[in-house]
Amino acid sequence: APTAGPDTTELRKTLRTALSQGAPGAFARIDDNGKVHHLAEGVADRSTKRALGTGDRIRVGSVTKTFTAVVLLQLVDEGKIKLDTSVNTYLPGLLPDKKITVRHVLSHRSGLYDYANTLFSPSVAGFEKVRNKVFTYRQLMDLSLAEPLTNKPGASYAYSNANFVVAGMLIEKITKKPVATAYQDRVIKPLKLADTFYVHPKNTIPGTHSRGYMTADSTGKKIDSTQQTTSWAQSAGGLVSGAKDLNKFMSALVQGKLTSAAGLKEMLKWTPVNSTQAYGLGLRRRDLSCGVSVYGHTGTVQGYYTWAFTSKNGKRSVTSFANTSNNSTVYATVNRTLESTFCG
Ligand SMILES: CC1(C)S[C@@H]2[C@H](NC(=O)CCCC[C@H](NC(=O)C[NH3+])C(=O)[O-])C(=O)N2[C@H]1C(=O)[O-]
Repeated sequence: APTAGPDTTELRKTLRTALSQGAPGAFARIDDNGKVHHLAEGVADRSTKRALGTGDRIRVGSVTKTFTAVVLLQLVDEGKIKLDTSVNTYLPGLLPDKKITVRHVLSHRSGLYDYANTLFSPSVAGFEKVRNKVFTYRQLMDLSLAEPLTNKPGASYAYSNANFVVAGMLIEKITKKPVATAYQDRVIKPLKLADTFYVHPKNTIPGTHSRGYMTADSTGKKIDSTQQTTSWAQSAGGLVSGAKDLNKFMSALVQGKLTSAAGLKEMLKWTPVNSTQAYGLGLRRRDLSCGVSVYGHTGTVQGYYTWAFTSKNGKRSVTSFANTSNNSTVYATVNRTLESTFCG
């Protein structure tokens, strides 16, 4: 059962361990029933040595997928799209199988190949090739559709960025506006998220932000990967945000402030991923050791690891971050911040 409060002593130890394993900086911000805990270790910038703070803006990667899913569920609420209708009804001829529905796409059950697997092997050379590139959605879909479907539509969970590129295409087709406008008008402005921006196709982060340092595959050398368009991700991972905003967003989501109750119910219909994880619509569920389940999303952009999760009632939220990537040891360590936050 959940405990009195977050174990901030253990949390700080975990962040320090991440530094010893190669992260230049790591932080966690917990919003717990109105009380805020700020924990930050290390630097935001390896050359200036500026200390990392929980107020630093960051590239949040696939946490963007939850914002994209919220916009689509709002369009479902407005009767403009149906979850169990074929994607090809709205985007004629886009997908090779008309049996792929909007729900399949939002729950990673479409079978669409994840083009990131092609782009980023090898990791650094792949990143350098695309870091300043601007892709169209069509180009990203061509990369995905160059490979066969990985499973029959709806048959099983297989994570793919391509799904949320399709989601972005659906939003732009239905609203007749760029996704940036949808994020701004439907989420960022209503929640007053001061640190959240969809800057694509710009390759810089506005305001005070952490630099990101991806790790090279073999040498473990750190490469400053801060400057990038993240055009390979866009509606699948292009948002810049901050801990205060992500905690507010995830809490507002589960408290029904962003969609109808019916829409939230759809987001919470789970496809099992493994024994402790499940995926809803643009949303992850993590089942923790103390029997608590938390909802949110993780993000991996070159140089930026993010976790953004909240309790079922949205009263306790945490955003954890490390300014490195391609380092599975750091990833596993910072992943433990969820246990310290929610199991204490
Ligand atoms: C499912 C994930 C983990 S991967 C997916 C998306 N990020 C990407 O697809 C980028 C992957 C390349 C990142 C790069 N890795 C390599 O190049 C490896 N060869 C690195 O670590 O810097 C995101 O964000 N999601 C995470 C998520 O949803 O948590």
